[in-house]
Amino acid sequence: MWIGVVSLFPEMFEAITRHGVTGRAVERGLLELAFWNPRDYATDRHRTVDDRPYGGGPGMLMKVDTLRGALAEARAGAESAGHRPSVIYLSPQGRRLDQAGARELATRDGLIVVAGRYEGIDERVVEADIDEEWSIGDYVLSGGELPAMVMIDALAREVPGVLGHSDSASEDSFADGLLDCPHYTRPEVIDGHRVPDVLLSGNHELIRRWRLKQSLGRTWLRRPDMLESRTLDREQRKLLDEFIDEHAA
Ligand SMILES: Cc1cccc(C(=O)NCC2(NC(=O)c3cccc4nocc34)CCCC2)c1
Repeated sequence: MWIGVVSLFPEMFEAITRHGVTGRAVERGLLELAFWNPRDYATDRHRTVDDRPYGGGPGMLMKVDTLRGALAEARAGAESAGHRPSVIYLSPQGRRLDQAGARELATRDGLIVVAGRYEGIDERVVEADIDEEWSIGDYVLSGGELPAMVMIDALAREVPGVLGHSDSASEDSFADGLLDCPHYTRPEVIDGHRVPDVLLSGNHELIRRWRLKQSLGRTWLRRPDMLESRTLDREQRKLLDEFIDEHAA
């Protein structure tokens, strides 16, 4: 998947381009990231990239001409790479990113991702140049680069071939839409606390059911909202009822 990034701090993205699952995806050409820095489109001696807000008040905005210069080149880059990308602005006002959204974004014919700095960008640029605004959550951050990396990481894992067999079980059918089950690895005993016997049994069907029951139970306990928007099949209903009975006991 081709992703163009418009950011004042492209070097921050080494966190995903040089490490782990996403780093390997880039090496293997399954994920292609290209960067355009608005500072490269500054024409003044000081290479100014911020500008004062009309109406006064504290804080600055991203300077329009340098931002649009980078955005125009990113579009040209997408086109010459043969893509017709959606242009995404990461912003607190955006649609909340979740697994379904990541899956949806991974099907697009390329993305251009704009990371804000200062207090954000001119609303006319949002209206004219941005197709969709997305947010990773309700808290104040210093820039849109970390949100952009969160989004890219999440959707990269949805790109066919990126996740190997050893990478993650989270692609399992029941994992999506539920919280994860508890995980255990060596040693068998930590400070007197043992690994649940079922996981040492070698009985894969019992283990599958135990993990599903734990995922359902933990979701019920910690994020009941996630269960509301989901119908459970007979097995899941039975396992959750068992968990609830045991929890009440
Ligand atoms: C709740 C709230 C209200 C008002 C401002 C801010 C705020 O944090 N403003 C600063 C900026 N925040 C983000 O970009 C940003 C922040 C959080 C999640 C995100 N998901 O995508 C981009 C995101 C916007 C321009 C530069 C950084 C946050």
